[in-house]
Order: sequence, then C-alpha cells, then structure tokens
Amino acid sequence: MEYAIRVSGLTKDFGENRVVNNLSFSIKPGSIFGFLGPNGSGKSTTIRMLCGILTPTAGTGEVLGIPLEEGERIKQQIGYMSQKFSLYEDLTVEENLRFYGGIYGLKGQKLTGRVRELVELAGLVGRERQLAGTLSGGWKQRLALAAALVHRPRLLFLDEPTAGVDPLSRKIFWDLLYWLAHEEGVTILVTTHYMDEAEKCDVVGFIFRGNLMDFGTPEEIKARHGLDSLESVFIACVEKEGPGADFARRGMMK
Ligand SMILES: Nc1ncnc2c1ncn2[C@@H]1O[C@H](COP(=O)(O)OP(=O)(O)OP(=O)(O)O)[C@@H](O)[C@H]1O
Repeated sequence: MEYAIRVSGLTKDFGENRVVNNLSFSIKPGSIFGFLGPNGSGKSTTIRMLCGILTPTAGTGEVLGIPLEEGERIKQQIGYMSQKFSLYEDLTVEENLRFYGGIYGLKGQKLTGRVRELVELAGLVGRERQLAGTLSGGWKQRLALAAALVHRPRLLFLDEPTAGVDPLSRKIFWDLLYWLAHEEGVTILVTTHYMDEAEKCDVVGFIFRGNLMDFGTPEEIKARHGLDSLESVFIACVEKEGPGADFARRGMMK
C-alpha cells in the first residue's frame, strides 16, 4: 500500500455552508500527520469523512486502501481517540480495556494477553485496579490511547489528544506516538493547537475555513515561507485572509 490516506477533491457542505473545500493530500504509512487549523476550520469534519462516519458531498479517497464509501470496513481497521477520552470513569483501568477489547471480539486468553500488553505500553502497570475516574489527566490520556489500540489498528486518528495535559505527560505521550509510528509502522493523524507538537510531525497540513492552505514537512513549509517556525507561518497564512482572521489566529494558538 503506497498511501495510508489518500484524498482527492474532498468536499463537505452542510446546507449552504461549505465546511471542507476540495482537499487533496496523501499520507505515507508509518508517518505522523499533524492536521492543524483554528477552531471551526473543518478538521473534525474531515476526520469524520476519513473514518467513514460522514459521507462527502464531493471527492474521492481511500483509507488503508479502502474506498471512503465503505465506511463500515474502514471503522473496523482504524483507531480513534477523541479529546473527551471516551473512558468509563466508574470502571477500572483493566475493565475499560477489557470492555473495548470485547467490542472488537477479543475474548479469553487473547483478551487477557492484549490487555496486559496495553497496560504495559501505557505505563499503567500497578494501576490495573484503579478506577479510570481517579486517574490524573496524563494517565487517562494514555489509557484512552491504549483503548484505541486494542484491535491493533494500522491507522490512528487522535483529535486533540493532549489538550489540557501537563508538559511531562505530553512528552511521554509523544514518545509513545513516535514508537507506534516509526517502530510499529502505525500511521497517525493528530490534531493539535500546540505548535511545538506540530514541529514534531513528519508532515503537517494547515486547514483554514475549509481550505488546505499548506501541506508538507515542517522544514519544507518553513523554507517555502522563509520563516523559522510553523507558528509564524500559520499566523502569516491566517492574517493574509483578512477580517475575522485575527480571531481565528487566537483560536489556533491558544
Ligand atoms: N453536523 C453539522 N451541521 C452543520 N454544521 C456543522 C456540522 N458539523 C460541523 N459543522 C460546522 O462546520 C464547521 C467546521 O467544524 P469542525 O468541527 O469540522 O471544525 P474543527 O476544525 O474540527 O474545529 P475544532 O478545532 O473546534 O474542533 C463549523 O463552522 C461547524 O459549526
């Protein structure tokens, strides 16, 4: 498979409103793609189309080689972690993982083995019997990542996974993402408002008002604009757009 994600002319209208406009890009397997843009710029809508949850108004694409029209097949193959973490707070760490494993049909020895692996991967050894609701933000975040990995997806969608998490936990989390992508070959699409995280991605795409303003490696993008940080590039892109852009810029750089 040449690309883990490939889209061409991807577009979504809600009524009269064009929310995603003619996106075309491709992501190689095993890379970390940072999908950036201010609040309301169309990131979640694009992700929902890529996950097979939302039907595009126009355009074509494949995710893990599966056409976007085959949403049910795509859903089985991908992992998704939302900003809200989607954990059961009154279940323990182990029970949460067993629950998600059960959804994907794991049982018996296979389920127990996979849960043990994930507890180790997330650095939660010794906390198996702790209620998820009593974990700190960083622990919860790693448990949510482990839950998204239970069925060994080859592609992970992470929607603002580090929002509100302290710097050390963010670093541990990003070390895990590097390991998953670069050692295990998992492709990762991650949205973030933290520009230091954007700089760590293999490729980044910047979407504003539904349009893909720029796409490439952080180095390529910075060189193209003659600027020394992605933050400066994106501020320049947004400011070029005129009225309302300043408000959007603050939303992105929060
Ligand atoms: N189901 C829907 N019906 C109508 N409009 C919608 C729907 N879903 C999203 N929108 C609108 O589409 C636009 C893009 O929203 P989207 O959630 O994709 O942005 P986003 O970049 O993910 O924002 P954030 O960073 O806040 O998550 C917004 O104006 C939003 O109000």
